[in-house]
Amino acid sequence: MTTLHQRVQNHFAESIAAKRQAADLLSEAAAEAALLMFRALSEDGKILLCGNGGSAADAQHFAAEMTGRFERERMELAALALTTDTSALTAIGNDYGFEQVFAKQVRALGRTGDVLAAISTSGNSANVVEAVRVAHERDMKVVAFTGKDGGTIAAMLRDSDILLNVPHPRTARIQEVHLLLYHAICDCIDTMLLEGV
Ligand SMILES: O=C(CO)[C@@H](O)[C@H](O)[C@H](O)[C@H](O)COP(=O)(O)O
Ligand SMILES: [Zn+2]
Repeated sequence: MTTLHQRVQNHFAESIAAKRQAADLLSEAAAEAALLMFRALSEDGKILLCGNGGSAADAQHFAAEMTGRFERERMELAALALTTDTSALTAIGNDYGFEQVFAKQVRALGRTGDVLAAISTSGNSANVVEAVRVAHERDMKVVAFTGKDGGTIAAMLRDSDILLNVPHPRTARIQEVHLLLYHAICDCIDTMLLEGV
């Protein structure tokens, strides 16, 4: 029987392997995502983020690093997680259904030139799929953080959007790679802001 210690070590080994694979597969797309977000922020746009469960936490984590800071002091950056307003989430969920909780906020707050960061490890959460649909309706670009085969979200992206798909079967591993990706994106945005690279 695998001991608990071995189980923990297996988690580390699997996570390291998933990150190694992602470094080859996704570094270029992550740099492009940083550039796309930097350009939007430079032109007075904002980043809206959405996701469920662990990905809701990721949406909030990334937004906090934009409005507060990542590692270096710099100006505040406009980002908002659509997962935090319990009045909006309960009213929209109750009145229109849970699929609409992000989409209606995107329709209300999203403008052309803004970016939607859509986070879903399956790529199939209906409320995130709807948010992407409305972002397109609003002429917003989308950076999709997905996993497995990318699901419905990967299939609906436009050429001007960016897909960061982690082709791993396990949700936890996908989330861990998403975290690394958006920290790298934060660093790239800071570098462009502070060093003009
Ligand atoms: O964090 C975890 C599992 O690690 C869960 O809370 C997970 O985020 C939830 O089951 C989500 O509802 C999954 O949605 P999605 O990533 O497929 O869009
Ligand atoms: Zn989790």
